[in-house]
Amino acid sequence: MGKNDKSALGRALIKHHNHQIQESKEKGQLYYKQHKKVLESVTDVADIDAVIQQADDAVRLFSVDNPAAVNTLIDLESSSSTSEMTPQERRESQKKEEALHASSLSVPRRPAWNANMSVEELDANERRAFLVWRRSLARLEENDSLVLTPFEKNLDIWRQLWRVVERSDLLVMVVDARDPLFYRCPDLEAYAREIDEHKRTLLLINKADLLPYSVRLKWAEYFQLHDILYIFWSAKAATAVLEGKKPVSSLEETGGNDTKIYAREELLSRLQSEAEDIVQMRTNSQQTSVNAKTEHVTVGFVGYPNVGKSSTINALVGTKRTGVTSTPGKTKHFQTLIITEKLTLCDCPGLVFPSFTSSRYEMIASGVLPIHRMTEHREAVQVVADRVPRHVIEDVYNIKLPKPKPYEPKDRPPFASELLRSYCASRGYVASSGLPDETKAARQILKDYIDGKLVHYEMPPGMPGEDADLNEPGSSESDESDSDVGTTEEQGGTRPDDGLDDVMDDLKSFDMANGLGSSKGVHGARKKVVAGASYKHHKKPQRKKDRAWRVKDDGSDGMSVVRTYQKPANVGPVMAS
Ligand SMILES: Nc1nc2c(ncn2[C@@H]2O[C@H](COP(=O)(O)OP(=O)(O)OP(=O)(O)O)[C@@H](O)[C@H]2O)c(=O)[nH]1
Repeated sequence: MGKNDKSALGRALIKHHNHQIQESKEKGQLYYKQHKKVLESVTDVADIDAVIQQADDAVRLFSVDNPAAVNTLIDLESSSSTSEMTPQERRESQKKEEALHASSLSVPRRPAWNANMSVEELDANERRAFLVWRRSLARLEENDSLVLTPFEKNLDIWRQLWRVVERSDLLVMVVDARDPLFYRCPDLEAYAREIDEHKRTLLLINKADLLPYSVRLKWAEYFQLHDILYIFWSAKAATAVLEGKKPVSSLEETGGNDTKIYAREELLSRLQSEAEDIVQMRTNSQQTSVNAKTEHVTVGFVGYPNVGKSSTINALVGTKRTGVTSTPGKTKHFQTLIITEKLTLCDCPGLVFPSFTSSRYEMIASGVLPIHRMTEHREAVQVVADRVPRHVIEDVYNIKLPKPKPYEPKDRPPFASELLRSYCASRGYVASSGLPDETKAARQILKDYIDGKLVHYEMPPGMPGEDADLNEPGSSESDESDSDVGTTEEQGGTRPDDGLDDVMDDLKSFDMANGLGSSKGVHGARKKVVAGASYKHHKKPQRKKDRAWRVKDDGSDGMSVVRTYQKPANVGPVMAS
């Protein structure tokens, strides 16, 4: 063998070797991509991530001869229409649009499948259907008048839900008793019925220990009126009974069948009998064996993050099987738990359903989005300040909040800035900059709100808070301020004359601070505050979706604060339960 032959063989061997390494690397990466992906909830998608994901999916899913690809891409260009509507007009238009598009607010459906399909085919079908669903919601997001919640965008999490819905006879939607309708997803109930007309959904009103009896009674009336299957439940109380910290009788005293908080055994047997009824109805309709005895039933648990699914499962199983913390989103995969040979429970990871009703800050305050994702803490704390009466905050924290100015409604909720600063002052929270550590304070206040230390609850739609008249003195004037964020201007007309000097002083300093000069008249300046016209001067542009919820206020400290004067409708008063 000549020298040249030797080197040619060497080169060929090296080439072959390199090729093999390259091939195994690619295979490894593919494997890593397909199998080692950590299942993570995605509610916020930075535009660049969405673009990459779209490109990735589009390349994988659509061949050249499938023009559907073009139509399925999500248009990230949101509409930049900046209409100059007043807050009231915005809210009205938002309400109309919400009613108009309510039917578009769906959960993604799993495309039809059968056992003969290959894994790749199944995967491609599901991805394609998911993209179409995302596209329909992206269109809604482009609508300037709508505020869409940051919903779950990870297909793999929805796949977990699909499986739980498919395998369950009875679907239990766990909701937080403090605001059950916020956590309810009617379209999921509809989806369950589409899969099987006999499937039913039961609303498990967890954390019922945070509701007084009278409020449970009102909710019971509401659920019965609307033909909603429900049960009041407290995973916390059930766990305390299991651990011997509370007697079972503590639950028995909680009212009649419609309003009582179920004990563990009662809940298990009710779930089993409801599921057995469903199986029986299905069997009857198939007319296979009319009197066949139901052998085994499965009950699936679904719901938003942090509503207490894991706590419920742990209480029902009797031992700690799933992790419980106040950080939302730690249950990652559904779990199947065999309770008896006749009853199996299935726990789905918590997921955020698409909805119109809430802002990002409400979702943080409601425990659905993790507190650590919070960037604008004042906005989230304002939700707490709007919902928990001033005197309750003062009592719980043993602080004194600044009183409203003479020209402000006497019962206006505290500003987030006031609450944060008073809290920081009382606890000595100081940041390294030497300013009050508002971030630390905000986290603690939100945690207390989520954990129920700052007690609050909503009343059923159309029902007033049970002791609305027991609010702080002067509340009668407040009803006007409840109607809309734009009412600040009207309230100006009823302000006491003796507060005029304060008004003038405040407006002067506001004008000076905003470079408006002293030549502007009072009304000119007030209009700007109400309409938020001077907003752009000193606040970075807000996401279009959030604007409808807020008006600008000069805050007690002369700083720019975006907040609403509006006390949300149906907020119940606070009573220790
Ligand atoms: N007061 C009260 N708190 C509860 C009750 N059930 C759960 N919690 C609290 O609510 C928080 C969330 O409970 P989890 O059981 O982890 O909620 P989850 O729905 O499984 O949450 P994900 O894993 O995010 O889906 C924890 O801090 C619980 O202690 C209850 O009945 N009453």
